[in-house]
Amino acid sequence: MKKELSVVAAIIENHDNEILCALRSPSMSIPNHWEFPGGKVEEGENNFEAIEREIAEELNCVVEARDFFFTNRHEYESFIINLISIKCRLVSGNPTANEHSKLIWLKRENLNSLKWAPADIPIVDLLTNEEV
Ligand SMILES: Nc1nc2c([nH]c(=O)n2[C@H]2C[C@H](O)[C@@H](COP(=O)(O)OP(=O)(O)OP(=O)(O)O)O2)c(=O)[nH]1
Repeated sequence: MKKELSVVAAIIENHDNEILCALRSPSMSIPNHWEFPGGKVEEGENNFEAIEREIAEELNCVVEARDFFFTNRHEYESFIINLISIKCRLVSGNPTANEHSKLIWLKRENLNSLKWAPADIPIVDLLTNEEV
């Protein structure tokens, strides 16, 4: 049976209504695909705690988890992912790529131009069509 993982992913928006997109590096799993920064939920923490921890570790900045956006269950070849996207507010610091190859801010209408990790596509589609 395939392993099932819970992964939290941050939707962080700046004052120009642009959304932070992160490029997975060649050495990461699902390499060279774009994602919302985040990672696996660890034992004993809730989803909001997990995303705040992952962002501090990965991007050297502080976010506050605000609202659940959408959870997408996706079956990859070797595992099943429950990708929990969470709207987050940037509290302090500037997101910096520690592990990712690149970070960019994109307007909703341009999100579709990137090559996203397959599990992210329904979330990207919802964001693209979201009223701001
Ligand atoms: N963080 C994140 N991971 C995603 C997204 N979409 C997607 O398919 N994934 C996959 C990639 C990985 O297989 C898994 C998350 O693993 P990760 O490597 O980012 O998490 P982590 O920091 O906890 O990992 P690790 O170093 O402990 O192995 O979920 C996404 O939008 N954000």
